[in-house]
Amino acid sequence: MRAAARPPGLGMSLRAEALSLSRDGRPVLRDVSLALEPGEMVALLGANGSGKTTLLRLLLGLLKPDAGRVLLDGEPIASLSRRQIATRIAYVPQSHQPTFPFTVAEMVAMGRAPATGWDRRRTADTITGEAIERVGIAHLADRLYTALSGGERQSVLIARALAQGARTLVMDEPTAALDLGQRERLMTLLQQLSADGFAVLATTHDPDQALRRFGRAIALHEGHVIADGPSRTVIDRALLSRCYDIPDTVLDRLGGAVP
Ligand SMILES: Nc1ncnc2c1ncn2[C@@H]1O[C@H](COP(=O)(O)OP(=O)(O)OP(=O)(O)O)[C@@H](O)[C@H]1O
Repeated sequence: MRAAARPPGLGMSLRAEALSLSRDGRPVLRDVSLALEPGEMVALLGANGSGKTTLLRLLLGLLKPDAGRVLLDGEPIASLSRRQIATRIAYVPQSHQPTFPFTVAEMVAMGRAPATGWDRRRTADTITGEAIERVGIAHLADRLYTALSGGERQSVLIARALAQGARTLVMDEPTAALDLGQRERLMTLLQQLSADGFAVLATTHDPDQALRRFGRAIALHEGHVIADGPSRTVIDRALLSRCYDIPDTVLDRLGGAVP
């Protein structure tokens, strides 16, 4: 899905060119190329161990490839500082438990650190407030992050990413720990952000969700991209069978939206 009209310069494009990486002498990713444009919402599918998290870490500049490169708006990510990267791409991990009991407003304000340095008073600044409003968590602002549910925490992490100023969100299994209602609300929020020109790349183990909610899907199999295109075109039984090594007879019994 692409934004119809976007002010110039707001979106960031992220491009991976022929990435390969071995770990402990074993190839984990092989010749992986992809491009993520503003306004796109992309699901990254693949079996356990197929290399999804490793790919996200390469895209964020947290790991260095053995071969290939990552470009952020045309600039090699290897030439950018962590602070420069953080104002363009935000990583939204699966909901996590922080060590210290910060309030929700403080957690979101931490997103301002790459731009302004860490300062608790940022809880009152406009950008932090806008991020909290955008994600619809104003009612949680004074609550302790540690006392929230998994879904509420996920929303706080997204607000923190928005406060960071990042227009590209990279998410690792964002709905894995969420109940059906929270999952659907999170997906609606991501679709709204993508319609506003944000780029979203999220791993998921749910092909039905990828089909219903993501405009595009990329499938990894043993560290290699085996499909990349509109979800409705690329997600089918043949892909699932190959990705997850499921025989046709078992797929028949699973049902779901996949054709
Ligand atoms: N720090 C590491 N050192 C060595 N090998 C690693 C390391 N991290 C991951 N691997 C290996 O790289 C491969 C890909 O792992 P990765 O975590 O990227 O898979 P994934 O697709 O995200 O899996 P999952 O769906 O289970 O989260 C696996 O074989 C894993 O054992």
